[in-house]
Amino acid sequence: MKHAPFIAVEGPIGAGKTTLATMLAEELQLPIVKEIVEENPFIDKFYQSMDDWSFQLEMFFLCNRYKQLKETANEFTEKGKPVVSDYHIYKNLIFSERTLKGIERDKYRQIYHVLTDDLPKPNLIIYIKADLNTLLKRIAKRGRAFEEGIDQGYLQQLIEDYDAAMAELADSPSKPHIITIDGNAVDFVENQEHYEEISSQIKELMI
Ligand SMILES: Nc1ncnc2c1ncn2[C@@H]1O[C@H](COP(=O)(O)OP(=O)(O)OP(=O)(O)O)[C@@H](O)[C@H]1O
Ligand SMILES: Nc1nc(=O)c2ncn([C@H]3C[C@H](O)[C@@H](CO)O3)c2[nH]1
Repeated sequence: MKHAPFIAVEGPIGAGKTTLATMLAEELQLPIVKEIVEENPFIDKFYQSMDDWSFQLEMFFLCNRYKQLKETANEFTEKGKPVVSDYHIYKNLIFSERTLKGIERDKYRQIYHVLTDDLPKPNLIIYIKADLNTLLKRIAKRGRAFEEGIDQGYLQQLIEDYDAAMAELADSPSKPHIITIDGNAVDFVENQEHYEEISSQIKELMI
Protein backbone atom coordinates (compact mmCIF):
# COMPACT_ATOMS: atom_id res chain seq x y z
CA MET A 1 0.00 0.00 0.00
CA LYS A 2 1.54 3.30 -1.15
CA HIS A 3 -0.08 5.57 1.47
CA ALA A 4 -0.80 5.08 5.16
CA PRO A 5 -3.94 2.98 5.45
CA PHE A 6 -7.27 4.73 5.86
CA ILE A 7 -9.42 1.71 6.62
CA ALA A 8 -13.22 1.84 6.44
CA VAL A 9 -15.35 -1.05 7.65
CA GLU A 10 -18.64 -1.13 5.75
CA GLY A 11 -21.74 -3.23 5.28
CA PRO A 12 -25.50 -2.96 5.79
CA ILE A 13 -27.23 -2.23 9.10
CA GLY A 14 -26.08 -4.53 11.88
CA ALA A 15 -23.42 -6.30 9.79
CA GLY A 16 -20.83 -5.80 12.54
CA LYS A 17 -18.95 -2.71 11.33
CA THR A 18 -18.43 -1.04 14.71
CA THR A 19 -17.52 -4.36 16.32
CA LEU A 20 -14.88 -5.22 13.74
CA ALA A 21 -13.52 -1.67 13.43
CA THR A 22 -13.08 -1.54 17.22
CA MET A 23 -11.29 -4.91 17.30
CA LEU A 24 -8.94 -3.85 14.51
CA ALA A 25 -8.21 -0.47 16.09
CA GLU A 26 -7.33 -2.16 19.38
CA GLU A 27 -5.11 -4.81 17.85
CA LEU A 28 -3.36 -2.58 15.34
CA GLN A 29 -3.17 0.35 17.78
CA LEU A 30 -4.92 2.69 15.38
CA PRO A 31 -7.12 5.69 16.15
CA ILE A 32 -10.78 5.03 15.38
CA VAL A 33 -13.51 7.25 13.94
CA LYS A 34 -16.96 6.03 14.98
CA GLU A 35 -20.38 6.95 13.71
CA ILE A 36 -22.57 9.03 16.03
CA VAL A 37 -25.73 7.06 16.87
CA GLU A 38 -27.25 7.78 20.26
CA GLU A 39 -27.11 11.59 19.97
CA ASN A 40 -28.98 11.54 16.66
CA PRO A 41 -32.18 13.58 17.20
CA PHE A 42 -33.96 12.26 14.09
CA ILE A 43 -33.34 8.53 14.12
CA ASP A 44 -36.40 7.52 16.20
CA LYS A 45 -38.68 9.71 14.14
CA PHE A 46 -37.17 8.42 10.90
CA TYR A 47 -37.89 4.79 11.74
CA GLN A 48 -41.45 5.74 12.74
CA SER A 49 -42.11 7.68 9.54
CA MET A 50 -39.44 7.57 6.84
CA ASP A 51 -41.31 9.78 4.39
CA ASP A 52 -41.53 12.62 6.88
CA TRP A 53 -38.01 12.51 8.32
CA SER A 54 -35.61 11.23 5.65
CA PHE A 55 -34.25 14.59 4.53
CA GLN A 56 -33.53 15.78 8.07
CA LEU A 57 -31.92 12.47 8.97
CA GLU A 58 -29.75 12.23 5.86
CA MET A 59 -28.58 15.83 6.29
CA PHE A 60 -27.76 15.19 9.93
CA PHE A 61 -25.63 12.15 9.05
CA LEU A 62 -23.94 14.05 6.24
CA CYS A 63 -23.04 17.07 8.40
CA ASN A 64 -21.74 14.92 11.22
CA ARG A 65 -19.64 12.76 8.96
CA TYR A 66 -18.33 15.82 7.14
CA LYS A 67 -17.16 17.31 10.43
CA GLN A 68 -15.61 14.04 11.59
CA LEU A 69 -13.78 13.49 8.32
CA LYS A 70 -12.42 17.04 8.19
CA GLU A 71 -10.93 16.38 11.62
CA THR A 72 -9.68 12.98 10.43
CA ALA A 73 -7.94 14.68 7.51
CA ASN A 74 -6.32 17.29 9.76
CA GLU A 75 -5.23 14.88 12.45
CA PHE A 76 -4.34 11.77 10.48
CA THR A 77 -4.59 11.30 6.72
CA GLU A 78 -2.92 14.58 5.72
CA LYS A 79 -0.10 13.78 8.12
CA GLY A 80 0.34 10.31 6.63
CA LYS A 81 -1.01 8.62 9.78
CA PRO A 82 -3.18 5.50 9.59
CA VAL A 83 -6.74 5.48 10.89
CA VAL A 84 -9.75 3.14 10.96
CA SER A 85 -13.40 4.13 10.63
CA ASP A 86 -16.67 2.25 11.01
CA TYR A 87 -18.09 3.89 7.90
CA HIS A 88 -17.25 5.20 4.44
CA ILE A 89 -18.69 8.59 3.52
CA TYR A 90 -20.22 6.95 0.44
CA LYS A 91 -22.81 5.34 2.70
CA ASN A 92 -24.59 8.71 2.72
CA LEU A 93 -25.35 8.23 -0.96
CA ILE A 94 -26.27 4.58 -0.52
CA PHE A 95 -28.94 5.47 2.03
CA SER A 96 -30.13 8.77 0.58
CA GLU A 97 -30.65 7.34 -2.90
CA ARG A 98 -32.99 4.85 -1.25
CA THR A 99 -34.78 7.11 1.25
CA LEU A 100 -35.13 10.43 -0.64
CA LYS A 101 -37.23 11.26 -3.66
CA GLY A 102 -37.48 13.92 -6.36
CA ILE A 103 -36.12 17.39 -5.66
CA GLU A 104 -34.90 16.50 -2.18
CA ARG A 105 -32.84 13.66 -3.59
CA ASP A 106 -31.33 15.93 -6.26
CA LYS A 107 -30.54 18.66 -3.73
CA TYR A 108 -29.02 16.20 -1.32
CA ARG A 109 -26.85 14.67 -4.03
CA GLN A 110 -25.49 18.12 -4.96
CA ILE A 111 -24.76 19.00 -1.33
CA TYR A 112 -23.13 15.60 -0.85
CA HIS A 113 -20.67 16.26 -3.69
CA VAL A 114 -19.91 19.83 -2.61
CA LEU A 115 -19.11 18.67 0.91
CA THR A 116 -17.33 15.41 0.25
CA ASP A 117 -15.49 15.52 -3.08
CA ASP A 118 -12.31 16.85 -1.49
CA LEU A 119 -12.45 14.79 1.69
CA PRO A 120 -9.91 12.00 2.12
CA LYS A 121 -11.28 8.65 0.97
CA PRO A 122 -10.40 5.27 2.47
CA ASN A 123 -7.82 3.28 0.51
CA LEU A 124 -8.87 0.01 2.17
CA ILE A 125 -12.48 -1.09 2.66
CA ILE A 126 -13.50 -4.14 4.66
CA TYR A 127 -16.93 -4.99 3.30
CA ILE A 128 -19.00 -7.25 5.57
CA LYS A 129 -21.66 -8.90 3.43
CA ALA A 130 -24.55 -10.56 5.22
CA ASP A 131 -28.01 -11.77 4.32
CA LEU A 132 -31.32 -10.64 5.75
CA ASN A 133 -31.55 -13.40 8.35
CA THR A 134 -28.11 -12.67 9.76
CA LEU A 135 -28.77 -8.94 9.91
CA LEU A 136 -32.14 -9.39 11.61
CA LYS A 137 -30.55 -11.64 14.24
CA ARG A 138 -27.76 -9.14 14.94
CA ILE A 139 -30.14 -6.18 15.06
CA ALA A 140 -32.32 -8.10 17.53
CA LYS A 141 -29.26 -9.11 19.58
CA ARG A 142 -28.17 -5.47 19.85
CA GLY A 143 -31.69 -4.45 20.83
CA ARG A 144 -31.86 -0.77 19.87
CA ALA A 145 -35.45 0.35 20.47
CA PHE A 146 -35.69 2.42 17.28
CA GLU A 147 -34.76 -0.56 15.09
CA GLU A 148 -37.31 -2.92 16.65
CA GLY A 149 -39.84 -2.80 13.83
CA ILE A 150 -37.32 -2.31 11.04
CA ASP A 151 -38.88 -2.88 7.63
CA GLN A 152 -37.45 -6.08 6.15
CA GLY A 153 -37.97 -4.82 2.59
CA TYR A 154 -35.85 -1.75 3.40
CA LEU A 155 -33.11 -3.90 4.86
CA GLN A 156 -33.13 -6.29 1.89
CA GLN A 157 -32.97 -3.36 -0.50
CA LEU A 158 -29.98 -1.94 1.37
CA ILE A 159 -28.21 -5.31 1.14
CA GLU A 160 -28.52 -5.09 -2.65
CA ASP A 161 -27.63 -1.37 -2.70
CA TYR A 162 -24.46 -2.15 -0.77
CA ASP A 163 -23.38 -4.72 -3.34
CA ALA A 164 -23.89 -2.23 -6.15
CA ALA A 165 -22.10 0.50 -4.19
CA MET A 166 -19.03 -1.64 -3.55
CA ALA A 167 -18.71 -2.29 -7.29
CA GLU A 168 -18.96 1.48 -7.89
CA LEU A 169 -16.36 2.23 -5.24
CA ALA A 170 -13.97 -0.36 -6.66
CA ASP A 171 -14.05 1.65 -9.89
CA SER A 172 -13.93 5.10 -8.25
CA PRO A 173 -10.89 7.44 -8.60
CA SER A 174 -9.60 6.55 -5.12
CA LYS A 175 -9.44 2.89 -6.30
CA PRO A 176 -9.67 1.40 -2.81
CA HIS A 177 -8.58 -2.13 -2.09
CA ILE A 178 -11.73 -4.00 -1.00
CA ILE A 179 -11.67 -7.08 1.22
CA THR A 180 -15.07 -8.77 1.24
CA ILE A 181 -16.03 -10.86 4.25
CA ASP A 182 -18.84 -13.39 4.26
CA GLY A 183 -20.57 -12.14 7.41
CA ASN A 184 -22.92 -15.14 7.49
CA ALA A 185 -20.10 -17.67 7.77
CA VAL A 186 -17.25 -15.69 9.31
CA ASP A 187 -17.75 -15.02 12.99
CA PHE A 188 -15.00 -12.65 14.05
CA VAL A 189 -16.67 -12.12 17.45
CA GLU A 190 -16.76 -15.69 18.75
CA ASN A 191 -14.04 -17.27 16.65
CA GLN A 192 -10.49 -15.98 17.16
CA GLU A 193 -9.17 -17.77 14.06
CA HIS A 194 -11.79 -16.05 11.92
CA TYR A 195 -10.75 -12.70 13.33
CA GLU A 196 -7.04 -13.40 12.78
CA GLU A 197 -7.70 -14.39 9.18
CA ILE A 198 -9.11 -10.91 8.57
CA SER A 199 -6.48 -9.00 10.53
CA SER A 200 -3.60 -10.85 8.87
CA GLN A 201 -4.88 -9.82 5.43
CA ILE A 202 -4.87 -6.22 6.59
CA LYS A 203 -1.44 -6.46 8.19
CA GLU A 204 0.00 -7.82 4.94
CA LEU A 205 -1.34 -4.80 3.07
CA MET A 206 0.16 -2.46 5.67
CA ILE A 207 3.72 -3.76 5.22
N1 LIG B 1 -19.66 -11.80 13.50
C1 LIG B 1 -20.57 -11.63 14.45
N2 LIG B 1 -21.13 -12.69 15.07
C2 LIG B 1 -22.05 -12.52 16.03
N3 LIG B 1 -22.50 -11.32 16.46
C3 LIG B 1 -21.99 -10.25 15.88
C4 LIG B 1 -21.01 -10.32 14.84
N4 LIG B 1 -20.70 -9.08 14.45
C5 LIG B 1 -21.45 -8.26 15.21
N5 LIG B 1 -22.20 -8.95 16.06
C6 LIG B 1 -23.19 -8.39 17.01
O1 LIG B 1 -24.21 -7.84 16.18
C7 LIG B 1 -24.66 -6.59 16.70
C8 LIG B 1 -24.43 -5.51 15.65
O2 LIG B 1 -23.06 -5.24 15.52
P1 LIG B 1 -22.51 -3.77 15.27
O3 LIG B 1 -23.15 -2.80 16.19
O4 LIG B 1 -21.02 -3.86 15.25
O5 LIG B 1 -23.07 -3.53 13.77
P2 LIG B 1 -22.92 -2.29 12.82
O6 LIG B 1 -22.69 -2.83 11.44
O7 LIG B 1 -21.89 -1.35 13.33
O8 LIG B 1 -24.37 -1.64 12.93
P3 LIG B 1 -24.96 -0.26 12.36
O9 LIG B 1 -25.15 -0.44 10.91
O10 LIG B 1 -26.26 -0.11 13.05
O11 LIG B 1 -24.01 0.82 12.71
C9 LIG B 1 -23.89 -6.37 18.00
O12 LIG B 1 -24.69 -6.84 19.06
C10 LIG B 1 -22.63 -7.23 17.83
O13 LIG B 1 -22.14 -7.70 19.07
N1 LIG C 1 -31.18 6.64 6.51
C1 LIG C 1 -29.93 6.49 6.99
N2 LIG C 1 -28.90 7.15 6.42
C2 LIG C 1 -27.61 7.00 6.82
O1 LIG C 1 -26.68 7.62 6.28
C3 LIG C 1 -27.40 6.12 7.92
N3 LIG C 1 -26.30 5.74 8.58
C4 LIG C 1 -26.68 4.91 9.55
N4 LIG C 1 -28.02 4.75 9.51
C5 LIG C 1 -28.83 3.99 10.47
C6 LIG C 1 -28.60 2.53 10.46
C7 LIG C 1 -28.79 2.16 11.92
O2 LIG C 1 -30.19 1.95 12.19
C8 LIG C 1 -28.33 3.39 12.67
C9 LIG C 1 -26.91 3.35 13.20
O3 LIG C 1 -26.01 3.03 12.20
O4 LIG C 1 -28.49 4.47 11.77
C10 LIG C 1 -28.50 5.49 8.50
N5 LIG C 1 -29.76 5.66 8.06
